Amino acid sequence: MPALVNTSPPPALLSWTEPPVTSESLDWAPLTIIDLAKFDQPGRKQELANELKEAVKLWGFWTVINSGISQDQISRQLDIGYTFFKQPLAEKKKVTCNFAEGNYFGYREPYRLIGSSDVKENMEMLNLPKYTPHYESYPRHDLIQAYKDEIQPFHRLVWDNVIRKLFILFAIILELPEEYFVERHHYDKPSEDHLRYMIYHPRPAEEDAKIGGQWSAGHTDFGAMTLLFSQPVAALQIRTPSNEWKWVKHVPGGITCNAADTLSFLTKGYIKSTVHRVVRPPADQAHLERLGLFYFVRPGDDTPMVPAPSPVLIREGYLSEHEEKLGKEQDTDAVNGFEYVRARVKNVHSRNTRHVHDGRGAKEVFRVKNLEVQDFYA
Ligand SMILES: O=C(O)CCC(=O)C(=O)O
Ligand SMILES: [Fe+2]
Repeated sequence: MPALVNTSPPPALLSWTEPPVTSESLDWAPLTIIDLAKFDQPGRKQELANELKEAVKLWGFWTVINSGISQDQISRQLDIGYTFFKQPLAEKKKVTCNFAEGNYFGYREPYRLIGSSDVKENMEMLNLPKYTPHYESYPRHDLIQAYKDEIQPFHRLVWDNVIRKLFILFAIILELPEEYFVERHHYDKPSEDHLRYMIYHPRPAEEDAKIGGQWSAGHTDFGAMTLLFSQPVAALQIRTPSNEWKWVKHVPGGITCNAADTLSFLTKGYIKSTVHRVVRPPADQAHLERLGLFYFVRPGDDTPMVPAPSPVLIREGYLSEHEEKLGKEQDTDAVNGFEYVRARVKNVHSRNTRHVHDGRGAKEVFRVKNLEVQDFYA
């Protein structure tokens, strides 16, 4: 008799329908478009690096187009995410983030109150670790297991098609060996990288009014870089170099990217980790669910948080020759990527409430060993 094998098909997916864009004319951020189709054309990497340079120094945000990831592939991921969030809470809670350990992998349930209000968070998320041997034994939800054959290649594709290329462009900008950042964030090495499905649930206007319409207070991201597959519901705002809030505009098929804290550490602030927030969408979209697909890039677990020995950083006064020498040597006191990210996630997420300031007045700093960062969550 043949052995019994589980041949039941994976549960059917719900289908996510993309809502229309807003008809309001909002104050949009003028983000540089980085056309990755140019990356593999002879001689054009330098041109792209030049285009990206001002964006990373001033804005910390830019938009990638022509990533080579198809709309069908993205839609399937959105369907998987949407189906996940529509499951019963008990199912979603089978694998949860362990904030006591600063571990962001798993499901995050919205249960915290915003500031001193009685309004609860309105977003849920699921963070999926990489599909590499290091994370093989990491628990995954049944739905995620059932769609492994699609999620696994997608997870890797985002890294290969977009993240790797951006890291090469950063190295060119900083006149470092092309693989400098790739080696320190490689997909095949352990890191807290995750693919994220995230959904925001609309709130009645009276509730949003109690918290100043802020769905997520101004903050910088903890890791190296964040990729947000552009979606039509306007809500993300970035703080501009002149301290104003501007909206991020939907670019169909595009990916909104932002540099985050650890890339800023490695470049002594040359690459900017920009404050951003999420607010109640404009009137014609405020009733909509907002589904998001992200890739959060973290530094390699073993990557020391020391500045890159970049001639540009020295020339432009970000780094002294003394610091450059220190960075090159084995700095045994340097915190590594894993220690930093875990400590930061633990610090922020073991708080019971979310605060509502707008990110302009962060006075607190968070420290781990030799590093400190402005704490916008305090
Ligand atoms: O939902 C968004 O557009 C941005 C979310 C965000 O900033 C984050 O989760 O760090
Ligand atoms: Fe963020």
